[in-house]
Amino acid sequence: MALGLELPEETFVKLHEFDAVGETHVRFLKYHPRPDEDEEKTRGVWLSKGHTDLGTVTLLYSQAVSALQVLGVDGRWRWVKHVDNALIVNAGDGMEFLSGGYYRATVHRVVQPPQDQRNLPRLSIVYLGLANDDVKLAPLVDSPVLQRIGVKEYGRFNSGAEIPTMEMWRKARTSTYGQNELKVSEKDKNVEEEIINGVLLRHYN
Ligand SMILES: O=C(O)CCC(=O)C(=O)O
Ligand SMILES: [Fe+2]
Repeated sequence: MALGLELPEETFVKLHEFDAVGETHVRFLKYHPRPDEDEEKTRGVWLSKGHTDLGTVTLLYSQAVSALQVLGVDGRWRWVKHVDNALIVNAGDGMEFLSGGYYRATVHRVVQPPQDQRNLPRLSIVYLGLANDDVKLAPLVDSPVLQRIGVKEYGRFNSGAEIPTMEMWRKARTSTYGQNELKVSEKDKNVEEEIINGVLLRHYN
């Protein structure tokens, strides 16, 4: 990803040090088949509405039971196809900020599997990579690629606003989870919005 920005290969490695304070973690999730009435209540959504992960890079072990979907730029949800022993790599908010939006955070959700897999439990192992807590999530404007496309130092944040560190961003997102009042987007009624640290965050239905 660093090379894609024409930056030294180790650029992101240095922002994710083994000994630094940070909250990179692994999540194990086991989803059990649910009765139809529960599926109706949640309209088939298993884990969160469409969301972005708050860190930089997420690695998911490809699962034979389909449930993960990714939102395309065309507004369509697509199943992530299973490939044996493959890893799915998703960019998160941190990566979107550090790259000034060049790498967009993947909007994804977990839904009830297709008909022929509905009776199966699903196991999910997810590595959620976050930058070191003290990394400021300003775009890496040394990147010739970002310079060519004219990314500004404040990137997605309002100019003059305090740019959050990885620690500030993860705390802001986790502490507001389910607390903030969400407003239906004026542009798309399937999207609800909230503002965190001056950044518009979207929740996709
Ligand atoms: O279970 C999955 O495939 C994805 C889980 C996920 O999106 C998350 O833990 O943030
Ligand atoms: Fe996720």
